[in-house]
Amino acid sequence: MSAVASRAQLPSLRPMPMRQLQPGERHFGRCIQGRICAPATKMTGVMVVLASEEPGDAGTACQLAVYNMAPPGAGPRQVDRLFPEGTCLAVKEPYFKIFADGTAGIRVDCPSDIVFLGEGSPPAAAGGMAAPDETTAASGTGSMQRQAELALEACTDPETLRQRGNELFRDKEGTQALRCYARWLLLEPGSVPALVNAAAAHLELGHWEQAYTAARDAHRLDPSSSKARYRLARALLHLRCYGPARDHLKALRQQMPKDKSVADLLRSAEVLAAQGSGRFDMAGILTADRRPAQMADWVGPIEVFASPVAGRGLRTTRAVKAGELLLVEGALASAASPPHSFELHLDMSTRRMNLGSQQQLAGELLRLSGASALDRQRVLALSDDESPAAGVPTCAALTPFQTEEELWSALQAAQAEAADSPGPDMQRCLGVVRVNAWGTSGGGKSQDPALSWPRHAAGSGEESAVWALLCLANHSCEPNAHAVFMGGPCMLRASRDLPAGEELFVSYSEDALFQPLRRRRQTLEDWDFRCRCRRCLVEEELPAEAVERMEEIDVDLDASTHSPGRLRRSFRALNTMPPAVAAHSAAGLLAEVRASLEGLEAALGQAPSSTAGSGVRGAGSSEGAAGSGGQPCLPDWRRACVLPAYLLCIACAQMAGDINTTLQLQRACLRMVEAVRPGAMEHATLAAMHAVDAGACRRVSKLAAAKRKRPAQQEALARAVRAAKTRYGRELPEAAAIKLLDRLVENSLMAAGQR
Ligand SMILES: C[S@@+](CC[C@H](N)C(=O)[O-])C[C@H]1O[C@@H](n2cnc3c(N)ncnc32)[C@H](O)[C@@H]1O
Repeated sequence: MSAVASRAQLPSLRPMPMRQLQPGERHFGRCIQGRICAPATKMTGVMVVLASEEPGDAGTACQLAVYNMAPPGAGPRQVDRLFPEGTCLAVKEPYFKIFADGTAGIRVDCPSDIVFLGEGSPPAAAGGMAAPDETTAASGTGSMQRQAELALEACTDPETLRQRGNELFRDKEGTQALRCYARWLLLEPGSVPALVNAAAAHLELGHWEQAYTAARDAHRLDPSSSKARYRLARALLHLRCYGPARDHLKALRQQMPKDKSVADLLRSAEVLAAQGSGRFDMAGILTADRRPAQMADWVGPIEVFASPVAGRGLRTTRAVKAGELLLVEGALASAASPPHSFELHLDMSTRRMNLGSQQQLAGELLRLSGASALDRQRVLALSDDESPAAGVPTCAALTPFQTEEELWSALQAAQAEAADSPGPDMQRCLGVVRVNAWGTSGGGKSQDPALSWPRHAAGSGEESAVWALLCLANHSCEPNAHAVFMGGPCMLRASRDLPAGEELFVSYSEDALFQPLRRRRQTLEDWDFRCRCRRCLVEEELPAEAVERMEEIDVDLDASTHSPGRLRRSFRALNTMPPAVAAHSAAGLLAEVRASLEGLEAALGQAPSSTAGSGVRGAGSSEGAAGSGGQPCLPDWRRACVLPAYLLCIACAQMAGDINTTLQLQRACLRMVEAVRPGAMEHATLAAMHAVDAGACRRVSKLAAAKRKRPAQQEALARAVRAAKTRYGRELPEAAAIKLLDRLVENSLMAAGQR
């Protein structure tokens, strides 16, 4: 793998001819040298073509895919400056591989593996902390350019430096502009204009901490400088210090009442400051047609603790209600992979990330750790698969800052720590991604069928991300909390009423929850751990016959769309028959699936169902509750693995035109999903569909608007609204919950139609 930086010094490595490169091998003890012979292009990494300079290897060229060197969003000019045509370079211990598109080349993950040869200084590695006087990154290597740089370095006229810096800044050459401002500051320490300009360049480059430091210094030196204050406020917003940013902008607004950019920024700062204290207009956010431009992070009644299940976990600090908001957090890093995803598919909701996006995300974490001391702390607080847990961080370390003093002291501490200890390397970042990353959406779909926002990231592949706090939540196959992804930001809500001190569990795989134990374990293998949740431990003890029956049903159905099992194949065949024949056959298939389910119940030694002959249990069963026969009811979550069979029953009953059975089975399904996964998409969808069917209308809103409601309809509507509030927010007004349910049903039906 090339993910580990070569430790060798270039002179100790023996140059090798390109034609001797072996696919799939890292060539230890060797190096490749060549000259860049074509303009570099930005793909996921930067693609560079290197022509060999070795005698005896002339005419040979090789492509290099270089990751973690160009900042995300780098344009062609920046890429060109990093790898100017004609530059000679060496790659230490090259890793030669076959890329996804079938071509071969050298993959470089660690920028330090590239050594620029000859005149000009090499670009700095992505890991360097970019302080104003250190910003030599991305310098050009062409000799004219180098001469111009040398001239600037020798320049002793602040005015020349100011003008040149401003020109470069206007040309979007932030890094170069910073060199001028840094030199200017050397000549005139404490110059407010130089600090203010440096802050602007840092903001352009996304160096929030450096921008904050420069703007803060400028503001302290000259509190009347509106530019200093404006840039300070912008940096504070990025550093999640919302209240103080708003206060600076308010003061600025008084100073400059007609300035539109101040007014606009103040408006968003006010929203963020309110959100930062837990006041989210969730109804407005979720039912809007557009994703919010930015959302504040907010940490609710939760804390990090040493979990008895695994490493660190999250728990409640007070009793909370189902649907209560616990956390809103923006992704620490996210990546969108190209659509031609290949290799490992595993994910929180449907599948996880492919190898390409794992590497991209790890690269982003590495870059962040280099650019920001605070982010570096957040990356280091996450576990990787080598070292299980890096201590128990306090929520405070990961929480937005309420005051500037808090931010300043956290920043000082983080910078001191960064100076004293090595940051994460690519290997560690890959480990962090493997343990913590979640897919947020896939295949160009919106992240949640009830949210009609377009996807947020560029490209049409899947998206995955890492969160600092959310990723400390452990998994359970009987979760009590759920995450709703809103593009980058994500909200965590309680799925049930919970007492103070209860560990919060989310489910890393929604599919797994409705699978029998063995298959569930296989699904979770993608996450590389053996689940020790209560449900898995209890299911390990089930009678062998029951386990066998569950697995039989699972095999008969086989949830995978690629290889439907016998029962599902029979169902599909119904669609090719004339309607009357299909209805008749559907009734037969329904009887067959029910018989399987009844066999399972019998195997589990439970009382027969209260709903005659359907194999469906009486309402509201929970562990220890009495069933209709006076015997204890089987907990719904223990039967949840047969949910796919119930769904097939529902489809058959619908096709057979048996409305009563359809509703009866839907109710049973809903109970099962409520037991296993309140707050899951299925929960809200089923509740909504049940409501729609009970009202015999196409929309939940129609049922709600109907004047005369029968008790069954009212109950169905109430259930649906409760489910929507559990998933999307107990604080939502009914009208907003119903709007979300309508979208959910519509989009779910559309998705089902496309399958
Ligand atoms: C996203 S992290 C969760 C936070 C983790 N406990 C920590 O201390 O960093 C996922 C890792 O936690 C552990 N884990 C989470 N849920 C678990 C469970 N139900 N049983 C066993 N291990 C679990 C596994 O090691 C998994 O790879």
